[in-house]
Amino acid sequence: MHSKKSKSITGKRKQVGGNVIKVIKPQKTRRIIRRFHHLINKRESICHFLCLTENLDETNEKKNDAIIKSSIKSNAILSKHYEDGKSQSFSEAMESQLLKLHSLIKNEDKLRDACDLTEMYTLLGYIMNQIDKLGGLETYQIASQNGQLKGRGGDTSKLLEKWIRPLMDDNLQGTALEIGSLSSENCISRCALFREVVRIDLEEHEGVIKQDFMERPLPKNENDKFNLISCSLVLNFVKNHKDRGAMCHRMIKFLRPQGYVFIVLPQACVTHSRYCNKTLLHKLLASLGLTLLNSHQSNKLYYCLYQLKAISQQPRGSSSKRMKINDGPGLNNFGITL
Ligand SMILES: C[S@@+](CC[C@H](N)C(=O)[O-])C[C@H]1O[C@@H](n2cnc3c(N)ncnc32)[C@H](O)[C@@H]1O
Repeated sequence: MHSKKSKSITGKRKQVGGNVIKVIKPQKTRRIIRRFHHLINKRESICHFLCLTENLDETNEKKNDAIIKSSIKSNAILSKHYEDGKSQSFSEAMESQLLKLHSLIKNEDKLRDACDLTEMYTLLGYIMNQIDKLGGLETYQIASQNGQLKGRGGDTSKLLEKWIRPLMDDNLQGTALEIGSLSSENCISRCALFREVVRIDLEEHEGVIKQDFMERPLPKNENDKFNLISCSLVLNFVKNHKDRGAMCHRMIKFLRPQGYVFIVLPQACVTHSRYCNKTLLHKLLASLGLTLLNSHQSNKLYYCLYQLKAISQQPRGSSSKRMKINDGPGLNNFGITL
């Protein structure tokens, strides 16, 4: 559901051969990525509050709209509020409501008792319209690609190469899987440390297979496994803490013994989250058998390299529940549970 207005926010469309490619000005890249995350997170909180049972799909906004509509099809008032929200353009009042969402949802019982769900559906409609105007996942991915362009210091696998080179033997037998790959030109693919690099992403890009990692067939034997899995800026993209845990869990199944996992997160996921910090992250991954070898925090990102050692005998109990470790304004809800 691309509206014509999406062009005014995301820049122009350029004709390249037979294809029309959306172009985003580099200075807008960060703003678009932040805005997309903000909207997706708020939508997730509202859907959770409204107990929407069918999971929304970030790759298909039309489908999401249909899911929400069908959940209220027998309620004319809520449907009207949802449509009203969708018809609203950017508004400071709505934005401030979104910022206060956390405290609104905290009063969950009071709100539910009063049956005042109208506000939530108006906000939900507003978010849907804002995501549409932004250009949805396509714009987000182009913005991410821009952020990676050579010369803008955006390719996180540069640090991966530095860390992994001394650890790899010289016979080039290793294979790597890059989840959430946006380009075949990244350092991981060019560094010649691997015999093969399999690149997958939810969307199709040149040199990248369109595949949901969560649906990738499980390895039948050791040959189908990888020496390295790169998961750079992907976990933060996954909708909720359980699905993130499921992704971590699944990565182990694709890893050869002593294999490596490279994880990059926005720094705020480990410094400004109610449910996650570096210690918790490492503890959780340790319970899957991953030992931290290296980490680095830049202004914006947190990079970690792990190695699969013995599966920990520790009970997973503490990693299976989301626990609040920080509170206060300005914190985000990033978390991972197994
Ligand atoms: C911010 S981009 C990260 C791009 C790049 N890896 C980087 O470091 O800049 C996140 C990407 O993760 C991809 N992604 C999220 N969940 C995925 C999944 N289950 N399987 C494959 N790709 C996934 C999305 O399609 C999106 O392109």
